[in-house]
Amino acid sequence: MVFHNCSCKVGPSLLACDMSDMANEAKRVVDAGADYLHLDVMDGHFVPNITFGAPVIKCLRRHTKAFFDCHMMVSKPEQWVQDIADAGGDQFTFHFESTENPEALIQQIKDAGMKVGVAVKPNTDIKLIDNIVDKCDTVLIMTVEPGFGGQSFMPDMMDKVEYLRSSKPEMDIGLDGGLGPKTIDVAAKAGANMIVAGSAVFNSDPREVIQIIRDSVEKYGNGKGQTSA
Ligand SMILES: O=C(CO)[C@@H](O)[C@H](O)COP(=O)(O)O
Repeated sequence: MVFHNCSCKVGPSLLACDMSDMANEAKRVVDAGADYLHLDVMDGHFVPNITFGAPVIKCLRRHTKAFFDCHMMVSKPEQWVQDIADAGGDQFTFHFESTENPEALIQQIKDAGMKVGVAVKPNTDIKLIDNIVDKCDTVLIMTVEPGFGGQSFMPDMMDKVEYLRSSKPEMDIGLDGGLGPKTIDVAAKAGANMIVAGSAVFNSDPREVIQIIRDSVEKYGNGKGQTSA
């Protein structure tokens, strides 16, 4: 177990909320202690599902000041950078697999005034992002195949977290997919500190679940929850 210097950040994924009432659902989880909101943008091409894009994010922005991490599961991320920035996105998390020129995309995102996240699918070797990771604010390691909520957590992905964490004690390392009270300890011990959770938060008591996640990351991840003997 390697301790890191990052605070725990819990980002409920609105994919699991009642999307007909997204503004109130966002408020519900922010009031319950969420640190940010994870917005899953899917285009039906990069992943076999369609959700929403900049127009919906723009409407949601009128109802909350929460940090928006826009997880872009789209084939042409370059096409949407300015629209997401204009809609109120704070972070643009692109998939490494979705672009031929990650360096140019990272610069485009920064020029648009957003933070940069890079996401990797389960079958992507984490070493492939070695030469861009320092240009990004966060890495998002997928612990399910992107496209749908409610799937089972893939513990094998913890090798990727440990690999990154061993050289990056200050970096926000996120996990996405199947996270909740049953899986958070494994994730926290590996060194993840940004936790995306959809079903676990929205299908239960959000405050309680967010607190369980935070306690685990603080106990196993940054040592803040450790009591001295
Ligand atoms: O990006 C995705 C799915 O592609 C995730 O954000 C899921 O929405 C997480 O949902 P749960 O696994 O927590 O239900």
